[in-house]
Amino acid sequence: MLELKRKDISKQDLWQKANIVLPQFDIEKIENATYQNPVWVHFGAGNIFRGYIAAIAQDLIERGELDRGVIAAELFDYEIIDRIYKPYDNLCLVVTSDAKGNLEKKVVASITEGLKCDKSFEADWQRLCRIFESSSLQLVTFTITEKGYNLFDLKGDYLPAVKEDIKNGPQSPKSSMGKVAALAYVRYKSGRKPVAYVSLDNCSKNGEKLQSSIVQIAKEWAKKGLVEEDFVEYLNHSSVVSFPWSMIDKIVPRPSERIKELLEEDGLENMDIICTSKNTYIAPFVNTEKAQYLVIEDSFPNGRPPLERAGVFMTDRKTVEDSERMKVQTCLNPLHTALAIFGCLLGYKTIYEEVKDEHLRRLIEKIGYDEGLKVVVDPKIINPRKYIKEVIEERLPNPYIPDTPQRIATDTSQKMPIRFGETIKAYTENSDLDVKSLKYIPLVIAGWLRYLMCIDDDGNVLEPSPDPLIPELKKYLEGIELGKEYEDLEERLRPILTNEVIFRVDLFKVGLAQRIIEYFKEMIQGVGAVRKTLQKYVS
Ligand SMILES: NC(=O)C1=CN([C@@H]2O[C@H](COP(=O)(O)OP(=O)(O)OC[C@H]3O[C@@H](n4cnc5c(N)ncnc54)[C@H](O)[C@@H]3O)[C@@H](O)[C@H]2O)C=CC1
Ligand SMILES: O=P(O)(O)OC[C@H]1O[C@](O)(CO)[C@@H](O)[C@@H]1O
Repeated sequence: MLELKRKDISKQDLWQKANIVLPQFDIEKIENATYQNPVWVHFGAGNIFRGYIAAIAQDLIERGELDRGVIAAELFDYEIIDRIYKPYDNLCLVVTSDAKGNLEKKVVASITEGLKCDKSFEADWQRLCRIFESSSLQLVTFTITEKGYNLFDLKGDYLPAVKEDIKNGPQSPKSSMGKVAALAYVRYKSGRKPVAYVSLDNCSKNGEKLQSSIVQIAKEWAKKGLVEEDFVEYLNHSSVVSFPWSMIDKIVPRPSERIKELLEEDGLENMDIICTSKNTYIAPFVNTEKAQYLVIEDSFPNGRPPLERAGVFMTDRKTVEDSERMKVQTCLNPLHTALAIFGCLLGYKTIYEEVKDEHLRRLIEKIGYDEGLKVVVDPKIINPRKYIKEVIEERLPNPYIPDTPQRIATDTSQKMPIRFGETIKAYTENSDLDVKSLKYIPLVIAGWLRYLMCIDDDGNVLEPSPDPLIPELKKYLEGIELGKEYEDLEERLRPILTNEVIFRVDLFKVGLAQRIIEYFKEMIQGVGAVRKTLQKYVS
């Protein structure tokens, strides 16, 4: 039997028998060097960090391009460190699968420390302060989810922990952004040292978001005389402190029971998946896909590891933005959302099963290749057509990526403008294109209206995924029943289809509303009408 622990790493023959690749470097040497002269801190010790970012560091170390590892710091869910880092000596087993089910298994040992970032863990906090004082520190990366950067609640008031932090100053921060600002202040006080804070979270303009949160807290502290005005200057001085933008793309779902069983069959012990009290699903292993894209704005005032040698695109801000738009507006996320809506209506429970459905597959091909590619923003560093092909043929059908239409259907009302609205708008703005030639994007919008009826294609109740606009939108569809004719559909649907916040454009004004309403009429003919409509238009 094998344990994912340093003591077992020497049992090379057993790992080899299990087809698991071991780190090709002296772990202790890297650990000591990192302790003395840290280069890289990462906030957010969750799955994508272990499965992607730490694997990049390991790749660089193995290529001889980096001689130090990454220090993981957890701002929010300390159980991750206690239950997944410490017991496994900070090691992680990364299982990468392709669509054919081939698995690559690798022990990642580039994480040299796992620290709990909170003053209540005094030793860890002091260690982080020393790290932030180090001249060698070059980059601080983040995968803390979009909400990790928030300072405000929905009413626009400071969140309670942020309010406390603003009152108390950098001495005892409690909020995530308060802690990061306090550590930035430690670095400032140690001699205005340069560094790059790099958000790797999945949101547009992520660098701007991180910068504005840290600077906002710094400004509040400066107003109260709790820090020097010059600290705010320092944070805004891009040749000293930078906040590069990034685009990150790799599907890293929650750990899968199926992978756990396979690892146990290989002789691995203690591979249990846990759900922490803060709801992080995590395990000693991470399961992920092969495809990966990381595009980072190349702005690193204190230097950086040669990330490009590990396949990261280091580029300018415009290219980062264009890559993000290519992915989110045209080539991945619209296809994902189309599968989410029809998957929920047709009773699917996984995305990969949906891609085997001939009609759904044709639908996403039409949306991607026929309608999307005509207006795609070409980032030049990634070929959009090849990217769509990989999404449709390799990534979405991967049975080891147990993603669900219900998860992707979350917040569809918020995703509509970016994922479909931008394309519709681009058609209206291009004199060579006729917006009325769009057929498949309107079909998805009609499908979404049908989804908002909260009845699936078998006529059963459909529980919609969480979405802030569902309560309001549902009301417009109330009273519509399957199998009945309605004269006033146009008037009922008008408030939704004219809403430019949802679609970026008024769908009546651009001339697409009639087609959407016609599709919708066909989809409410009775049980099975969604399938019939889909079949009719994609065949
Ligand atoms: N998993 C994926 O497929 C991808 C994830 N990402 C980005 O990475 C983020 C994290 O994903 P995973 O690591 O897979 O999720 P995860 O659930 O494994 O880990 C989430 C991490 O965020 C931290 N976190 C949560 N709320 C926080 C808060 N309020 N303040 C500070 N930290 C907080 C957690 O403690 C944990 O370290 C995503 O939200 C997304 O922005 C980007 C591309 C793909
Ligand atoms: O529709 P969502 O919730 O943004 O999820 C998108 C999925 O695609 C990705 O953007 C792929 O990179 C992942 O973040 C996630 O698995």
